[in-house]
Amino acid sequence: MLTQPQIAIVMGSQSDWPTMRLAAETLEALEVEYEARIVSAHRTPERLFEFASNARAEGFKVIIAGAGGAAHLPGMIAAMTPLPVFGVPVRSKSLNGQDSLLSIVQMPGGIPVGTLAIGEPGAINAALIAAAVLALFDDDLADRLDRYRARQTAAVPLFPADTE
Ligand SMILES: Nc1c(C(=O)O)ncn1[C@@H]1O[C@H](COP(=O)(O)O)[C@@H](O)[C@H]1O
Repeated sequence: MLTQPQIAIVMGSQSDWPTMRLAAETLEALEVEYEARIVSAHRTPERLFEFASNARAEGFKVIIAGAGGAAHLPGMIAAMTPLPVFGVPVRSKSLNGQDSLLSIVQMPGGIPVGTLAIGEPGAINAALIAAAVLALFDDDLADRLDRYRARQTAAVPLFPADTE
């Protein structure tokens, strides 16, 4: 039986997918369903309105939004939904993601976006924090998150290897 994913991964452009794919892969590793969509506040404003204003009614619980440059997407989604929104600043060509970070992080008080790190670590952590929200009400997922961390811990060697 197909179930409605509780996490939406949205991004401003196809060009964000190599970064946002890390969020998708992290959710797959945790066996959490997601739906990925391209939505742009600038280029597809009607799609943005449609998505953000219906996200809760569609059954989503958490939204991960990645965008680069003038990254208004996460904040605009947050303006139109009460769901928690986690923003991923995608690395930009001109300013290396500093512009994306500042566009996402500096929200006015009252409309929150939980902002992650620039680029791939941010995409991975957005998935982990979104899964952690769902795990508050899902003990099996909480166990899978524990096992994810245990695997990560076990993979760190005690002694550095010669890389030359
Ligand atoms: N920041 C936004 C928004 C938005 O915030 O709505 N829509 C697209 N973009 C960003 O433009 C960058 C370049 O996009 P292209 O590679 O398509 O030119 C992408 O990182 C995208 O997230």
